[in-house]
Amino acid sequence: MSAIVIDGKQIARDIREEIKNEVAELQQQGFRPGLAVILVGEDPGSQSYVKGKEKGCEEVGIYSRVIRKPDTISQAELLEMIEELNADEQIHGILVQLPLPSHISEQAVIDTISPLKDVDGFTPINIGNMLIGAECFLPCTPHGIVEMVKRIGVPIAGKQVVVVGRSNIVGKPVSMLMLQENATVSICHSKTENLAGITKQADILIVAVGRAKMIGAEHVKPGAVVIDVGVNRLEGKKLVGDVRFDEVKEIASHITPVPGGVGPMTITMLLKNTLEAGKRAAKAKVL
Ligand SMILES: Nc1nc(=O)c2c([nH]1)NC[C@@H]1CN(c3ccc(C(=O)N[C@@H](CCC(=O)O)C(=O)O)cc3)C=[N+]21
Repeated sequence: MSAIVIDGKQIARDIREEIKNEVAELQQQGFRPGLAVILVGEDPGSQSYVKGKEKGCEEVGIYSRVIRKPDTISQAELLEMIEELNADEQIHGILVQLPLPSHISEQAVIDTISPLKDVDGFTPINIGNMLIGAECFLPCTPHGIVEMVKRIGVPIAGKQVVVVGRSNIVGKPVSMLMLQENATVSICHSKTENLAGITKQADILIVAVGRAKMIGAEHVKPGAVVIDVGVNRLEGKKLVGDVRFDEVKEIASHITPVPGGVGPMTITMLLKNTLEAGKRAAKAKVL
């Protein structure tokens, strides 16, 4: 039997509708949440994601300001821009699109973003708070994955979750969030021995490696839920995931497509964090 294809776009639409209503409410009180997106360079993938973020903001009524800079910008200049946005009352969320050119330290950039405006959830303060389950901005892709799994009604507590990939922006944080949901979590990576042996134990398999089509039917337990976080652009611009969709869909119970799966959820969680940042700022102003 063929798996249920998880409609990330539809789930994202539902959540955006909720966000839109809250933004409208906030606006009636005279506050409008605002997001600044900094895009350095001309990478076509990054340009396309930033467009998606801009469009998302427009959809829900969040003010957005996209700042495009050439890849010759110095680190000092970029840090100064971030400092200005930290102090800008119209801006409640700041996102610097990654990756950055090699002469700029991503860590230095992230460390400059105020944790109160860090809607990516990338600053050490937010990561630390996430780890201990304290209030924080959750990283968008991991949060989107958890929200998606919950909304399709798949239980997480007590289940075996296997994450393939250990990046700071997806693999590591999604593992921690799944642990918080009381899953039993394993993290696999490039040095893992017997990868298929481990992934085959997963009730929920989350693949975030960034290598096109690396996970196939031989890695998946029949009936598993498969979440594909890969965004690999093939020549000819076709976007594919890390999972061989046609093959895995025949044995999984649920599977996310690429595009139309995790991607739209990521942007939606960014909008949710920006709304949250705006609400906090509004509250601080009234108090
Ligand atoms: N500071 C920072 N924050 C990020 O959140 C961030 C980043 N840097 N750098 C790059 C990655 C990648 N990412 C995606 C977001 C949406 C889609 C998305 O909406 N994808 C659509 C398709 C879009 C298309 O076709 O181009 C989909 O899957 O349906 C994909 C990828 C955010 N990232």
